[in-house]
This record gives sequence, C-alpha cells and structure tokens, in this order.
Amino acid sequence: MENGRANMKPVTGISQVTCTAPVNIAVIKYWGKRDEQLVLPINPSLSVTLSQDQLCARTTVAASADFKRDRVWLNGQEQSVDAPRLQKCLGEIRRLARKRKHKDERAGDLLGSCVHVCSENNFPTAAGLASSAAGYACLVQSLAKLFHIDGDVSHIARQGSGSACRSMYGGFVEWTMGRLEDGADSVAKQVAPAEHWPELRVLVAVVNAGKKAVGSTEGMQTTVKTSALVKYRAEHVVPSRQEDMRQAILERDFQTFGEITMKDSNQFHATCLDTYPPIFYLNETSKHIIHLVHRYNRHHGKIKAAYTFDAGPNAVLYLLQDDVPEVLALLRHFFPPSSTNNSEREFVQGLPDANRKDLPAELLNSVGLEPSPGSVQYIIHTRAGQGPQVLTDPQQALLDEKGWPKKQN
Ligand SMILES: Nc1ncnc2c1ncn2[C@@H]1O[C@H](COP(=O)(O)OP(=O)(O)OP(=O)(O)O)[C@@H](O)[C@H]1O
Ligand SMILES: C[C@@](O)(CCOP(=O)(O)OP(=O)(O)O)CC(=O)O
Repeated sequence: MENGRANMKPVTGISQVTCTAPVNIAVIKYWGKRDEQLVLPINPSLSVTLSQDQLCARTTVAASADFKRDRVWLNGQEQSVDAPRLQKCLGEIRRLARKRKHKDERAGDLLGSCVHVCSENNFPTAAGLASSAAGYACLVQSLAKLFHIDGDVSHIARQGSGSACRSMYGGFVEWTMGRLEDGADSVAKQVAPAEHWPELRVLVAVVNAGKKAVGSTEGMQTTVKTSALVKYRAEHVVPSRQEDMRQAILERDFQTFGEITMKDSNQFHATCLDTYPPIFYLNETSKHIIHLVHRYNRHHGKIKAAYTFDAGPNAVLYLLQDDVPEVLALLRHFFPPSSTNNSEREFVQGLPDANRKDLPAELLNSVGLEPSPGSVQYIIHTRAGQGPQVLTDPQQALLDEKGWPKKQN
C-alpha cells in the first residue's frame, strides 16, 4: 500500500486507480441534516477511524475513451448508475476537475471519458457497520486520484453519505458543522492521528448482521421533522460535548472519553425514541450489553469500557488494551456462541491468540445477567487506523486491464 500519488497506468488509453477506505464509528453522533441536498448536518460530530485490517471498502475506478457509459458494480452486482448519491459524487469530482484543469492539465485529461467503478466491502453491507461511510469515502478518494485532484475532498464524500466525510482521514476525526450556505466549510479534519492513542482498542459485537428496518437517511429526516429533543441536543448539548471530547482525546483521558461516548450514544437513541412514530435501533441484546458495561465499570469503580451504537443493534465498545482479555471473556460468558453459530475460533475476529481469561465469581455476580447463547453472532477486535490508501499492485484491482470487473473465482 502507498499513500502517495495516484497509480495511473495509461495502458491502451485506460487510467485506473484502486483505493481502500476505512469505517468510522462516531463518539459524538451525527443525526439530522439542515440541508438534504448538500448533506449539511445540524451538529458537528467526531469519530474514530477503524483499522482497515479488519473492516474496509476497496474500490477500483477506471476511465477510458472506449467506455460507452458510466457503470458501477458493488459486491459483484451491477448497480444503477443513476443513484442520486453516486451521481452527486461523480458530478462533483468532474466539476472540480474542470475547475482545476488550468492548474494541472491532467485534472482535465479524463473529462471526456466515461468511468467504470467496482467496489467491495470485506464485511456486511447496510447492516449498521458503516458500509456507506467506507464505501463513499473509497469512491471519492479513488475518483479524486484518477482525476488528479489534490487536497481535501471530504466535502464531496459528505454528499455521498454524511458520515463518509470522516472516513477520509485516519485516527480521530471531526466533521465541522460549517456555516456557509454552499457547505464549503462543512468538512472533516483530523483531531489526532491513530498513533496518538496506541492503547485504545475497539470491539464490535455483531448482534445482527441483517439489513436494518429504517435507514439512517430516512430515520434522521423523520427525527428532524418531529423531535423537539434533537433540536435541543444540536443547540445546547453537542457544541460543548464536542469540545470536551476533543480535549479528552488530546489528553488520552479514557474516563471522560468513555463517559461522553456512552452519554452521546444514549442521547442519539433517545432522539430516535422521541421521533414520531418512534424508531428503535437497539434490541434486547443491545440493552443487555449496555447493562453489562455499566455493571462492569461499577464493579471496578471506574470506566473501563464504553459502548456506542449506530443506527442498528450492533455494539461498538471502546476500551484500553489491558482490559481486552477481561471484557472479551465477559462477552463470551454472557453471550456465548451457539453451537450452530460458528466455531470458538471464529467468534472473535482480529485477535489470533486471544487469551482465555478466568473471571472471578464476584465479577460474574456483579454483572448478573442470564447468559444468552447465540445473541452475539461474532466479535471483531480492532483499533484506530489510517485513512484511505492507494493500492499499487494490479492484482488487487477489482477491474481488469481493460476496465471490466474481474471474474470471481
Ligand atoms: N463499497 C461501497 N461502494 C459504494 N457504495 C457503497 C459501498 N458500500 C455501501 N455502499 C452504499 O451504502 C448503502 C448502505 O448504507 P446504509 O446507511 O444503509 O448502511 P450502513 O452504512 O452499513 O449502516 P450505517 O450507516 O447505519 O452504519 C449501500 O446500499 C450502498 O448504496
Ligand atoms: C448513526 C450514524 O451512524 C448516522 C450516520 O448516518 P449516514 O452518514 O449513514 O447518513 P446519510 O448522511 O443520510 O447518508 C451516526 C454517525 O455516524 O455519526
């Protein structure tokens, strides 16, 4: 992998670029737009970009004078290229390339060509695991490299999916709300790189990898229309929280980081409940995980793990490296894999030699839940990671040398 210049190969008139991009999980949630077209949020947000070793989108884009029309394939299936968000990203990239072509003539070179886009996620799509964030960040990064557009393009990723703008950077990233009408100042900025907090770990407990009932876009529209709480949250809660969270990250203060993370997740889900008709993203397993975390923290007299939930029942836990074995053992004890689920080895992904830890009886008593086999499908162990990467090895491209999807083996 290389983070440098685009992998432009003028093979028989074809230019091709392949990139990967990460998922991000917000600790201050974005929920609600003030402008649907431009995807401008009603409050700023802040997230942790997750390592691409476990979760990432991979996209190859190609431009050629031989292509008859723009085409796109996602996870092996051709998709309609007319999807408005895709059109928006393509249109914005071409507009920027046109604007910049007098500065760098290569930016304009491909303007007459159609593009082929092929993308894959190495994790379930549309299951509340932020696939749209990784997917649109990857698309925009690849197109920007293809058209030789340098500099920040998070305002374009934002128009694919709001949270995607935060996946344009690694580490700890904020999305500023912005004040300008055209949204030019509503962009993502890195607060600190991933290496800033090397002990921080992330456990994603996949409760249900199926497609969710109410998508984020539709859900937040109804919330903005009907919830008084979301307005109060945006005006009176998030601005100071965002600053406190930023500070907690800069100081690596896990107590404050954890407390704000949990409170903000809870308030986001409260705005969903305050929506009319209400939206329920958490299920019984999510609620049991919330209890588990609070009882675990109470047992130790401090915050050792913090949960957050996006628009779905899957739990994301932030914790420090030293506590991973204990928290994993607790999750395994109270949410053991069912016999039909998967083998023990597969239950925790991303931690090849997860040590088994014996849990003291007092801790199990403190948590005091009824074990619920099979309700957590699997757990992904990961950490903060880097922003989008360019792949230079043609073997890793999803399109062949003529710009068509490679045959799946
Ligand atoms: N690799 C990708 N390339 C392009 N678009 C993608 C990619 N992955 C996902 N998408 C788009 O994102 C949509 C899924 O977004 P949706 O918000 O429903 O789910 P999610 O992102 O997994 O969940 P959430 O945003 O709540 O965490 C897909 O239907 C597709 O349009
Ligand atoms: C709960 C969230 O994950 C909501 C993400 O919403 P999306 O970014 O998926 O919504 P659109 O902008 O409509 O595409 C919180 C967050 O990531 O900040």
